[in-house]
Amino acid sequence: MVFPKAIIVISGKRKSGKDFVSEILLKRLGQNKCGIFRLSGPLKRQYAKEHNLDFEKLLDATEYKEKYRADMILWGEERRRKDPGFFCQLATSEGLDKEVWIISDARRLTDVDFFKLNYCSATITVRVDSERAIREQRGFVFTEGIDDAESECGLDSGVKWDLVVYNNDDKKELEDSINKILDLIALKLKDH
Ligand SMILES: Nc1ncnc2c1ncn2[C@@H]1O[C@H](COP(=O)(O)OP(=O)(O)OP(=O)(O)O)[C@@H](O)[C@H]1O
Repeated sequence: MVFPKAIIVISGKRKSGKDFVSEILLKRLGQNKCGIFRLSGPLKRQYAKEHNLDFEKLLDATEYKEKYRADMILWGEERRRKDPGFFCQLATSEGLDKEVWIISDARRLTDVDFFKLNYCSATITVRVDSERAIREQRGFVFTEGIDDAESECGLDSGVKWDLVVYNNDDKKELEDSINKILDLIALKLKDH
């Protein structure tokens, strides 16, 4: 078991490029050393487990999913209220052999706090920022109830990011930001 030496906690609006940036970092660092973790990943699996439901059916867009959607959201909120780090813990519980973790979808202050509190010296916070017009070219459509909810706006303010990646049309600017993140990771790896 390896305690993570660097954790990149990534946040950003929909279609800002969080996955895109995460995949570049993974490619540069290599799968032996690095893993991507999605906080949204384990919610459905855990909900299915605790309610004795078919996880595969919950994943596709069938009636099954629709039937449980509202209850699943409430259940998730309730879990988070009791233990704000519940899904962070769950999402990273299988990453204990990687020395660099990329958390590709931090959405709430409690997500950032979880990593800062539990892995203070390893955590690097990154905001991916992209102009709305460019996000729209990538498929973003503002959806009421989603884009104005806490899960999309919870980190718009209140965090002092270690680094902001401007992911617009400028390849050089993106490349420079990626290199800065890699430098910060290298420092963390050296410190340990
Ligand atoms: N710099 C870039 N150059 C080319 N394509 C990009 C760039 N950034 C993002 N994209 C593309 O834009 C789309 C959206 O990016 P991505 O999925 O990484 O966003 P996201 O922030 O993870 O979105 P969501 O919040 O919806 O999961 C993807 O198809 C991705 O390949």
